[in-house]
Amino acid sequence: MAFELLTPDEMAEADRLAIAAGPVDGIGLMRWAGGAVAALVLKRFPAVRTVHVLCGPGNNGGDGYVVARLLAETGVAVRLVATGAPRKGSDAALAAAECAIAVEPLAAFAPETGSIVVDALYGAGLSRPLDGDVVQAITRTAAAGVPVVAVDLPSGVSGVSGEVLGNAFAATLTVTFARKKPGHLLYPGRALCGETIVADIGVSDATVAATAARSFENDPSWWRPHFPSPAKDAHKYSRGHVGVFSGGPSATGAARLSAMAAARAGAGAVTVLSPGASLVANAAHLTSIILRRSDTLQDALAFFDARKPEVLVYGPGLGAEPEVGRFALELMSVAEGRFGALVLDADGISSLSHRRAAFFEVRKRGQPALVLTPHHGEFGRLFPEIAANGSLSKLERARAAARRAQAIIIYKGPDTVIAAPDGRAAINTNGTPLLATAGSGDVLSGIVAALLAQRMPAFEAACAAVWMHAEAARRFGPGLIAEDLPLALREVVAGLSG
Ligand SMILES: NC(=O)C1=CN([C@@H]2O[C@H](COP(=O)(O)OP(=O)(O)OC[C@H]3O[C@@H](n4cnc5c(N)ncnc54)[C@H](OP(=O)(O)O)[C@@H]3O)[C@@H](O)[C@H]2O)[C@@H](O)CC1
Ligand SMILES: [K+]
Repeated sequence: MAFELLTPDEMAEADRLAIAAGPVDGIGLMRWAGGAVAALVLKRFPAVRTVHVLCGPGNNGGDGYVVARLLAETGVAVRLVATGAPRKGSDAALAAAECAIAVEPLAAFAPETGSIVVDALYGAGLSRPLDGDVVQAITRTAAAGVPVVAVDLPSGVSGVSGEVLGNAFAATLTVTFARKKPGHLLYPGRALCGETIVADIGVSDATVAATAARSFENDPSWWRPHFPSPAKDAHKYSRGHVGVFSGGPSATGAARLSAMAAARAGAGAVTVLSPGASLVANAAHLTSIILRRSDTLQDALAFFDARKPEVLVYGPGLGAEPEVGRFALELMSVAEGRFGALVLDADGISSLSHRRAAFFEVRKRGQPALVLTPHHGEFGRLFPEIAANGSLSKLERARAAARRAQAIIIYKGPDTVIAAPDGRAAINTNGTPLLATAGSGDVLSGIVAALLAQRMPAFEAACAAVWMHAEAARRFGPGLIAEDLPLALREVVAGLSG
């Protein structure tokens, strides 16, 4: 699949393997990379008068020398600006030697209206914050308002984390090679890349696979084969039964949103487990969803034994009181032989922050399958050490939390990351600000639960749910509130099942 994400180190490994396999050597890859960028500049900016090509000291600069040479050969006016000569004997030095254009110093660089800038200063090798003339070049480029085409990454954006080191170009177009890097998809990097195009430079799929990359861009193409479609002889319980715990009388809506979403996402039966005090409120709003009283663990156990739900959703609307955390732990302790998976959301996560030691102890068993859906604040409460580790990207933080809790983590945000304890992780890219609306997280929990109940493998189910949730929001469009999402899912499910 072409949806692997390669860290700069994994990309360097892929380059090494590709060169070792031959026939292309290092300068060959560089010529191929520079050629792809030059072709895209000509295609996207056919009427451009002047192209400023900014070259750094490493191989990113080497790509820049190739771009400059090729554009000049087609008759484009090229101004070549460099931060210094590439290291003697390097591929970049070879590329520079092939480029006969006079080099201008970066300190004097100021692009004029009508020109464009090709940023080949720093890419995968960015190792510290940008400063001095480079920052001035970024400021002048922004002030001129001219388009920037970034080679591999906008200089200043970390390919590992998407973070800005010091300062960064804001590109119109970023051309990267072989595969995207996490920094193209994690914010703020994602916003600074503009459109990101992946150019083929002859690194084969087998070579990428040999790097053992464990990160992916979330995309239906790789989880769709696992997407459930009901068997011809299906009955409601064979299509999966989801139980959703409701909050008290003034907080019942969250559970119903989750329940409706689970039903729309294909669960054959959905039960809302309601405290006695909330029964009337829930009964007034539920039709196809089953309603059952549950005030105590004994009530819940009686339900499990009688109705055999596959998956439970615990958290939406429950409040972050200590007893909520205690009940979550009890649910995990009694799961064996009763239900297969638990989705913990919202208050179900926050309430565990006071019982972290007990939670991690219970999770050592790895049962039941657990999906946690924290946003940034909830993540920080349950995994404070991981959240505080500034050296980790969001992708790595989610991965570390998944290992720690032996759970699938859906670390929500504009760049939601889904991570599994086995090291796989995906970054979602179809998110929309429309989802920043009350109750939208409850809907996501319901979708995850429905897919798990239909026996979709947990990591794929979580990735699918995140994608479907965003897709439903996009299809509905402006004016969306959480109540609209379950119905909007219908079309999304139909598209995936067809
Ligand atoms: N054959 C291949 O491998 C292929 C690679 N390809 C291309 O190579 C790129 C990666 O090349 P790369 O590894 O040379 O790193 P690159 O981004 O040029 O920077 C390293 C230099 O920058 C310096 N430096 C870093 N940060 C700095 C700062 N803040 N301020 C100042 N200086 C700083 C750093 O100095 P150092 O840290 O060593 O002191 C070093 O000198 C990749 O993005 C792609 O475009 C393609 O051609 C396909 C084939
Ligand atoms: K760059």
